[in-house]
Amino acid sequence: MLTIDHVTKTFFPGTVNERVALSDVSLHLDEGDFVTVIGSNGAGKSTLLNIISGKLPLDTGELTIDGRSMKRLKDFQRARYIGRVFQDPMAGTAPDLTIEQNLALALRRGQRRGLGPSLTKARRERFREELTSLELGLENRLKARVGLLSGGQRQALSLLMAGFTSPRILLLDEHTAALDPQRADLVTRLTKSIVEREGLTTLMVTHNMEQALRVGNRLIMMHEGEIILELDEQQKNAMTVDGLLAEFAKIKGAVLDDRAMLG
Ligand SMILES: Nc1ncnc2c1ncn2[C@@H]1O[C@H](COP(=O)(O)OP(=O)(O)OP(=O)(O)O)[C@@H](O)[C@H]1O
Repeated sequence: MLTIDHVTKTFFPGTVNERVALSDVSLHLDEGDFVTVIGSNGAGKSTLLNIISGKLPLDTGELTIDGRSMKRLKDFQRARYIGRVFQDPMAGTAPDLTIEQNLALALRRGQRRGLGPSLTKARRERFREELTSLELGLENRLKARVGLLSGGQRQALSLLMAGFTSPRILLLDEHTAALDPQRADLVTRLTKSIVEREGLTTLMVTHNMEQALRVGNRLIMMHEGEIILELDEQQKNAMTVDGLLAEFAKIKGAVLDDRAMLG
């Protein structure tokens, strides 16, 4: 359903600042695949997500979703294909709107035309049910301003909202990195359950190798603009953090500084 075919992206080509962010990257995701993406700093992970979302144009190669080329579609034109949750908990929700207003907006984004749902009784009931599944007590705070919520609560809400729009692809960009370990754990669990419930095809960038092994059915490791390791479900299930570090050392002939990857 998502195919990335020989994609390259270079920043400031031909200058002293030239950075090859993606060097001949190819990747295919089937419907329902959940791929975790790890790699050292500057490996090209965010660039990969930015190319898929249309935030950045690619230089060469092809990118298709459901067989349709995305190359000429701008990010706003791709919006109905893509859901994205960023590292910054403030990025995915509108702080001055209430929880229910944010959720109503997300529902509307998922629709093709028209003004979409107003806050009917049935709608509020659905919001309450969905919020209950987060186990954060937000179902009793529909009229609270989102700006009052904690970072973890806002990320949980962002995830729920991304799921509402039924995107063809969900992009998670280190979405638990800014949270304390307990909240990160909670949001990781929610990610798993929302992705499973909605059957979302997902790419998740993380610096946390343990998390990368715990969720998803496939894993890729990037380094200096290339995918240097791909694990299928079976290989991933059998892999450990030490095993990943050893693989990196084997492939690159170098010992990886754990912290570079663990963030
Ligand atoms: N907008 C930009 N302008 C110039 N160079 C960029 C830009 N975005 C990324 N780069 C460069 O491209 C390379 C890949 O960066 P990218 O942010 O994709 O890596 P990353 O794997 O997400 O890293 P990190 O884990 O540190 O976030 C780096 O060398 C980076 O400096």
